[in-house]
Amino acid sequence: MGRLRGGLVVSCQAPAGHPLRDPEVIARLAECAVLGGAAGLRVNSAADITAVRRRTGAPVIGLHKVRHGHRDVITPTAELATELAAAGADMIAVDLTPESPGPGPALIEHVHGLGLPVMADVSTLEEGLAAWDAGADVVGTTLSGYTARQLPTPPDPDLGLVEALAARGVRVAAEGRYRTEEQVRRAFGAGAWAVVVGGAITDPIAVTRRLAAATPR
Ligand SMILES: CC(=O)N[C@H](C=O)[C@@H](O)[C@H](O)[C@H](O)COP(=O)(O)O
Repeated sequence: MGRLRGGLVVSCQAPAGHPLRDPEVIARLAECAVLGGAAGLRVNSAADITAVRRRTGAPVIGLHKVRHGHRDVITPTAELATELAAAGADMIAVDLTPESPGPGPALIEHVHGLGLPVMADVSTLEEGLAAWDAGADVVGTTLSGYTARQLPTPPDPDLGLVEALAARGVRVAAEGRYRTEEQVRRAFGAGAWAVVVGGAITDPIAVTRRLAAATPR
């Protein structure tokens, strides 16, 4: 876990229907991220983790998204966590918002029982503090802006949540909508332990869309 401290974690994911949705492609994205200096990776599904593991020994935060209600929730069951561990994840991310149908803090215990640390993905300060008190090893701001009552999702990252969690002594991973070097620096300035960046690196559709929006046609 210490290998992630102070580093950039690259989230290598592609949703169903995305042209990059293929474990080997995800593994190649992961390899590019490591060559570019990523301290770690965040990878969805046991199949993708297995493929990534064949290409790099960089630490992997594993998760498994499951559709539930209006969004995907993150690793809602102990069985899924066990599969991620078997595929080679070094840390497991779980959704600790009230929107997840999962068993909440019992999942933390389960993952610890597998011998792995837990990243608790949360959307608010209260959820983050509760997850930390329940034994989460890292709290991610991952879900801020995505729960039903926070929609529509704001365009920028929730640096305020990073700062508030860090100020209370929580080991915090800043995640969600980081797109620029300045935002990454500000997250560390706010006390982040690590910063996770996904789409700004691994989704060429989103990157193209942003730059295309700046053209006059
Ligand atoms: C809300 C949710 O389900 N977030 C997911 C969590 O694993 C991923 O879809 C995001 O890509 C990841 O959090 C990184 O964020 P961004 O791509 O904005 O840098």
